[in-house]
Amino acid sequence: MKPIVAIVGRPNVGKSTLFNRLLGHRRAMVDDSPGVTRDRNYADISRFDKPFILIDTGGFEPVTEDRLLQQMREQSTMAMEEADVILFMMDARSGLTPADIEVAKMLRRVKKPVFYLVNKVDGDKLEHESAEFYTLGVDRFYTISAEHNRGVLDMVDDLMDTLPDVAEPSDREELTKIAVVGRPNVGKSSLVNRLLGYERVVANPTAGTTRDSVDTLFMCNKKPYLLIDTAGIRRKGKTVEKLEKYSVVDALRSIERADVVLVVLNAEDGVTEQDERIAGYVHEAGKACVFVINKWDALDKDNATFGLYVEKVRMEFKYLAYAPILFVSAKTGQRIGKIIASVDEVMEQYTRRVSTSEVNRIFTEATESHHAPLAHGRRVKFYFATQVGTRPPSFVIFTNQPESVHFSYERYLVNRFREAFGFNGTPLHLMFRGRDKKTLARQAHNPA
Ligand SMILES: Nc1nc2c(ncn2[C@@H]2O[C@H](COP(=O)(O)OP(=O)(O)OP(=O)(O)O)[C@@H](O)[C@H]2O)c(=O)[nH]1
Ligand SMILES: Nc1nc2c(ncn2[C@@H]2O[C@H](COP(=O)(O)OP(=O)(O)OP(=O)(O)O)[C@@H](O)[C@H]2O)c(=O)[nH]1
Repeated sequence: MKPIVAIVGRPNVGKSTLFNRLLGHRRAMVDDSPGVTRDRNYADISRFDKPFILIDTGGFEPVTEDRLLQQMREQSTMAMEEADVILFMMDARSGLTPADIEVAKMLRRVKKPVFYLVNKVDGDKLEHESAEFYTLGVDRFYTISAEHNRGVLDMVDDLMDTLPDVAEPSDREELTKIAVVGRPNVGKSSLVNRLLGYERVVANPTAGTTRDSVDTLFMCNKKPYLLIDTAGIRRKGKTVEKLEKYSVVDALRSIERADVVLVVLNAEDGVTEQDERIAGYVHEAGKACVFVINKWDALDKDNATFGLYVEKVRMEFKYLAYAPILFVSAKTGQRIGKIIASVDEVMEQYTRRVSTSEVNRIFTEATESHHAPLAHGRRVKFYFATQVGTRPPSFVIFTNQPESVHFSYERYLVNRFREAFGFNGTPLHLMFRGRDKKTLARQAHNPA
């Protein structure tokens, strides 16, 4: 998950100016898409050491003092809930106001880091005059000029130290954890032995810490892979003998620990309820998946069989339409070599990141060419989409009605993402989030 940084402050203190300053150019690209109103700007900032999502919570009209306070409370509450770090901005030219003091009091209670910025300190003279802000008695205090880029980079340095580390660069270097699951007798042990027979086993299975967790580390093309929980799988010709029956619970436990799951089916059999249960769990658990149809040698096939079998798998496992299907034989070794290639491919998609501008281009096209159905008699409006994580790729979508996005529309969006980006072998996770209450309250007053 990329961390979220929110800018909070009274109107006119310079929030948009700082937003653009951090963005590195004027206005967020999200503003350029036509037909979409936004009360908050979001941008994906990746020009500093750590990437983060920046939210400008500004944009409310100047109003009465009472209303201002209320809006600022709402704005801050939103930031306190959504953001990982809050930049609270004040204005040296207008001095410390009661609204500032009020918000500072609120923010002091939050357990998240808050940076207190006094803006419009364009020169040394104002620097001295900003002394009154010290009465807030806060730790992270900065005098800056967003417009003249004074003090901003020092503040960013500290922000970088404060932001949590994102695992982004190491995503692909780590070892790929593979689970092999399937009903008894489909040939899991034979497959694993074939697989390991081809590759260099680094660590032989030895009893793990728990009763039945035994993993095997092996190398292939200089890359490490961990074959999870090979205890339930008999190592033929080795000394491992008496092992308990490989149960569905064992399968679920291995799936939980894996990145990529090989769902093994027996080409000779139909698909059973147990196959569906296991495969369904792979999907639910958000793991990458490859179907391995074993014992292909045992089929007496003409040309049609392959296509028919694909059709059957697609029909029985509709929700796993993204998973590649391999036809192999552990007995003859046929196409066993394709397994690791396929694991690599889906792992790459499982850990893949798409830039926010790319996501939004496709997202805007998708939501404009096919509107979501009305919910509670109101249009479901979408504002912005961004990828916030991998394993599996996860997206946050900001909308006016996060609770009311129908699953069929969610499926539609997922399909459009797949058409555009591929994401072969991996599930996608969409999360819908609302805007701040202030906007919702305003919409209630003037329904559009
Ligand atoms: N002198 C000076 N003026 C600044 C500075 N930063 C912003 N301003 C000015 O302050 C005014 C308000 O700036 P904005 O960035 O629009 O303020 P905002 O907080 O986003 O305002 P809202 O959108 O109403 O919430 C503009 O006229 C800016 O040019 C600064 O560092 N020094
Ligand atoms: N014809 C054919 N038989 C196979 C193939 N793979 C495995 N078998 C046979 O299928 C039977 C079951 O294979 P295993 O590898 O023990 O299956 P498993 O899924 O590990 O079974 P459990 O340990 O009971 O869960 C054995 O008799 C194997 O010889 C294959 O590709 N083709």
